Amino acid sequence: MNSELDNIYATANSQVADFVFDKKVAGVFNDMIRRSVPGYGQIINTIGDFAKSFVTENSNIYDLGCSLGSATLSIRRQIEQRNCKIIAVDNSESMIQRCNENLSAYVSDTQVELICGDIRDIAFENASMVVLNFTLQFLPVADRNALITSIYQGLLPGGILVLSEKLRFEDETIQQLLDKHHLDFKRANGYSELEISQKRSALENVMRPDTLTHHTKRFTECGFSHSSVWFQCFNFASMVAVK
Ligand SMILES: C[S@@+](CC[C@H](N)C(=O)[O-])C[C@H]1O[C@@H](n2cnc3c(N)ncnc32)[C@H](O)[C@@H]1O
Ligand SMILES: O=C(O)C(=O)C[C@]1(C(=O)O)C=C[C@@H](O)C=C1
Repeated sequence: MNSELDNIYATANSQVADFVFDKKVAGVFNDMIRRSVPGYGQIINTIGDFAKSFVTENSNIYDLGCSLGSATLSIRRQIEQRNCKIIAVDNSESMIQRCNENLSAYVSDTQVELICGDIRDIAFENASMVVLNFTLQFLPVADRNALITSIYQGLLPGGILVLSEKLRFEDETIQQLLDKHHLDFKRANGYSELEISQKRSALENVMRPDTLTHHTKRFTECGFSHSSVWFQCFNFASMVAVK
């Protein structure tokens, strides 16, 4: 996947603007997310593995907040089930444009419908798999239950939701410990203290992580009777919920 090096926060700004998924971010996003989220590559590959075992023929797969299409590409690489459609949605025009280019670079029998729109407006139907890979944390907290409920209702029996998120911890000692190790991961990937602190300010009002307890409670409240974390590295986790 084509990506420039992320140096968006490398020069000092007197006022750091709120983080947006604009053209500049879309251009460096592959590099940004790999250097910022521990385990991202493994999560993307495993989403493809889950698709292989959970997707059923003649069903829909939703990739919500698809960005450059990494999860969609992983799913498309892995599934052999016939007559499936992937519906990939993002409300950033720049992401959708680049995603379209990335998808066009590979041939596949699985149709992908790319939608530039809000994931809160999607009517889910006939779904065997839904992916929310680091997207729910950007929705207003008040809108999260309605989205997960609507996903649950659109899933077929036995269908799977994969939800990856940055986590927040009630226990301040654990919060600080995992946060420190996440920042060390960013440093080891070449981000400077300035880049780390400016990005942190940019994300402050935009990304609101929930605790694991909150995610688990939400799954139950929205109808899911089976859910678990399948991956965690520091303060980043990926969960599965099965209908
Ligand atoms: C961290 S990125 C997701 C990464 C991507 N899923 C992946 O695996 O590479 C979050 C994405 O969600 C999109 N997004 C945020 N809120 C959205 C909304 N309400 N509707 C649609 N897309 C949204 C952003 O534009 C951004 O591309
Ligand atoms: O928490 C951070 O420091 C991050 O950079 C995380 C995160 C994410 O989880 O989506 C935030 C914004 C970018 O999309 C890439 C990574």
